[in-house]
Amino acid sequence: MHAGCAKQISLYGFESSFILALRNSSPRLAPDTAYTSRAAPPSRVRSSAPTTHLPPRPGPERSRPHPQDPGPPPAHPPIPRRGDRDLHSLSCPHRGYPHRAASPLPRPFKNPNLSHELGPRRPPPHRTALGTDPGRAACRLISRVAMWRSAARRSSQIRRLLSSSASPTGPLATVPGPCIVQKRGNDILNDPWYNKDTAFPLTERDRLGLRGLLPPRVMSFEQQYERFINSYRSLEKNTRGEPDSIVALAKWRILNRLHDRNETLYFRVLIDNIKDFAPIIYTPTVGLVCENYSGLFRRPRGMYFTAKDKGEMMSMIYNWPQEKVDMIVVTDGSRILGLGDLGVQGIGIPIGKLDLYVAAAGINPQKILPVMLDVGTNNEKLLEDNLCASIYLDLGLRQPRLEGEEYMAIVDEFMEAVHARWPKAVVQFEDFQMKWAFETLERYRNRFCMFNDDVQGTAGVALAGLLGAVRAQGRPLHDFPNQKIVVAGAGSAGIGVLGMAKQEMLRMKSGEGHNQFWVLDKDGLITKDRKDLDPAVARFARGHGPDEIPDLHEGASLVEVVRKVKPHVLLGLSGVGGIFNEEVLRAMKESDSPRPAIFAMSNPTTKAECTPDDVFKHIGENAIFASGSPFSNVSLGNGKTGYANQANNMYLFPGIGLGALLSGARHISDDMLQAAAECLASYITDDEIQKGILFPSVSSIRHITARVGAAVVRAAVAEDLAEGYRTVDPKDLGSMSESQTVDYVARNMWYPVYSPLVNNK
Ligand SMILES: NC(=O)c1ccc[n+]([C@@H]2O[C@H](COP(=O)([O-])OP(=O)(O)OC[C@H]3O[C@@H](n4cnc5c(N)ncnc54)[C@H](O)[C@@H]3O)[C@@H](O)[C@H]2O)c1
Ligand SMILES: O=C(O)C[C@H](O)C(=O)O
Repeated sequence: MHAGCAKQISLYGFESSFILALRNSSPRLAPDTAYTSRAAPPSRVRSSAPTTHLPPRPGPERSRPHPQDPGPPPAHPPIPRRGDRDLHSLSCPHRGYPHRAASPLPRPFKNPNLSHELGPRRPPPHRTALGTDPGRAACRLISRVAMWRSAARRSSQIRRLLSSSASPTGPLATVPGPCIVQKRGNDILNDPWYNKDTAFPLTERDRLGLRGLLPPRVMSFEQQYERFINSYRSLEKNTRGEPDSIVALAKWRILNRLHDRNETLYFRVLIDNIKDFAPIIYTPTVGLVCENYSGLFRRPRGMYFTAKDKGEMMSMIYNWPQEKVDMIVVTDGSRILGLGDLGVQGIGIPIGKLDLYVAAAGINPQKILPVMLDVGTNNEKLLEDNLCASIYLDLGLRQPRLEGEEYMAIVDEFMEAVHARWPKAVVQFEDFQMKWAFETLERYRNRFCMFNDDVQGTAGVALAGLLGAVRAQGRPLHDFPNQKIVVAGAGSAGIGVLGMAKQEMLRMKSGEGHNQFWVLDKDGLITKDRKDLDPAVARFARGHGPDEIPDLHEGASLVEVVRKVKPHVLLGLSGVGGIFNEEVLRAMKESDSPRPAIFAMSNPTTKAECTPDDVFKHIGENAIFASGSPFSNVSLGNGKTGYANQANNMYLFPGIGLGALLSGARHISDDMLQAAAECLASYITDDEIQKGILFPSVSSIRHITARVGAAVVRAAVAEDLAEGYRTVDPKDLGSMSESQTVDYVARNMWYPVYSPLVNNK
């Protein structure tokens, strides 16, 4: 039995013994009626719809604005009416795209005090060419810096407003509209989209044939919410002292069970507790879930297209039960986090990313589709899995990965099939090994509305962090092109970051500039002496000119490079845990900056290049730290804190996808991505930057995403790539001010509340 199998057994051993002991705290097993607490519900929970109200009449009456609605800005989409094409979701405003009153970001964006606008983005002809007129480029740089400052000021104003007067979970000002359901009885209880468990009011139980199928007591949404949180907290208590992986998987299970049973409650607890739950449904726990996916598998989620489905995908895509899909995350499982090729088990990544799309971007969960392209695996352990088949079966194709044209034919067919059925769906490529990440991006980026999160999302997040580091180091932003940056990792993520950072430097320097990067891969420093260099990497290889640091030879080690370069920033996207060791960090202490910045961006936690404790211990309290997976802040004594920022693409991909969707972008351009990165960077105030805070708290991810989404919409409009969304045409989008665009994006974000179910069967 190989080591992988042994690990599986110990984890499932826990399933059968320890988890069983916890079952009493599981919502599934605790009888609904056993809940007796009448404690006040958490204030952050909105009250659910009053069940005694009649559902509003469909038709023209429903399109009347709510009395408290100050009225839409020009070009807001009309409130949907029955008979509209996408009837199902439109007839459930809160389940589909909500009324203004259910908006997660109500009114503050209309505050008259916020008169200062970011101003329009520069028109495209002046943006792109590197060799533009220097005078114009200098003006652009000055206006860009001014824009940064004003954007940062404006962000903090908006954030203050959001936190003081406009909690996204503030009280509902209206009764949710009805949701048309074509099912009755048990079929409703077994459908997590409609199921409300014990919260079905008596009138609804009568209407839907549920009478007698549920225990008699009707619970409120708040009681269900509180009961779930109590179960979760008792699980935390009961697992104290257990190994981290066991606890993490137990937490994932309890959330996953809720997800399987009641999506409304699941997404509400996720949104309200995103800081606690993101590390469970996303990195780092999702890595563990993928490694153990076959053993954890209970019911399918998403679609699987395999090498054996060639020629069938165009019809298979119609097996997906939902009529409309807006957002797809697809992987081929070939590079799952820093864990390598996990084959079909990588499906956990699209599922986790799409959960974040719902929680952060308010994408309707009925309109998401996680996809696994199973073209085989080169992971020997998975291929040999039959050795311990009696305990654990890999669920994927048992064959080596397709290569070359055979591989590309599968991806091509998938993309054609998806867009034949849902031409406006946005497709996010995730965790493809480097060669396919770049090749698919180049192949599809001008044909479909798609992006590669590892290359482009990561680049944007890193750029926002790198710009934050310049500010934290007390230098003007236009000094960015002089930053010396050492990057460990020349894969899809590392090269993506280098590309975007170089683009930004060139923009600031009007197309001129030195190579400010020293890039290493598993064989050390990459120079022009390296044989068979990938062209994407060759752009960053060091040469032999007078600008070069003497004695830095091909293949030089990380510590050697750091000692000689004395970089301002050390950035890791290597997928190798711990390579920023004590020696390397001590060398960083000699950096040319008094505030050296360390970005240990590899995931999951075990693959982080170093920890914040290492950084503050070996470099000192002036260091700046960011990591891909979450770490706790470090107490530095004297009441000081060393901030552990999380530099993860989750800050950007939801806004990129949402902005692309709501603008109806034909494709996703570099300018749209740049706008997203700049928006994120401007979110942080100078005060925060001085403390070493480079990224906002994950708790504000919905606010951030609304702003990033709006920035993407505006960039798409500026580049004439926007085709509009539903009844909002490109002209309407173009006429919106910045705050109106944020408002438009926010009002189109789905928010989970129970709506009255109406059966028309
Ligand atoms: N924080 C984020 O948002 C984020 C986003 C994307 C990827 N990542 C993480 O980045 C890591 C890399 O992802 P990728 O897609 O680029 O993978 P990849 O496999 O394409 O690239 C890994 C690169 O690291 C190099 N490398 C290996 N060992 C090294 C060493 N000892 N020193 C220096 N370089 C070394 C490899 O040669 C390769 O160039 C993964 O752990 C992934 O989880 C993080
Ligand atoms: O999944 C993440 O947490 C970020 C990134 O996409 C990665 O591959 O590590």
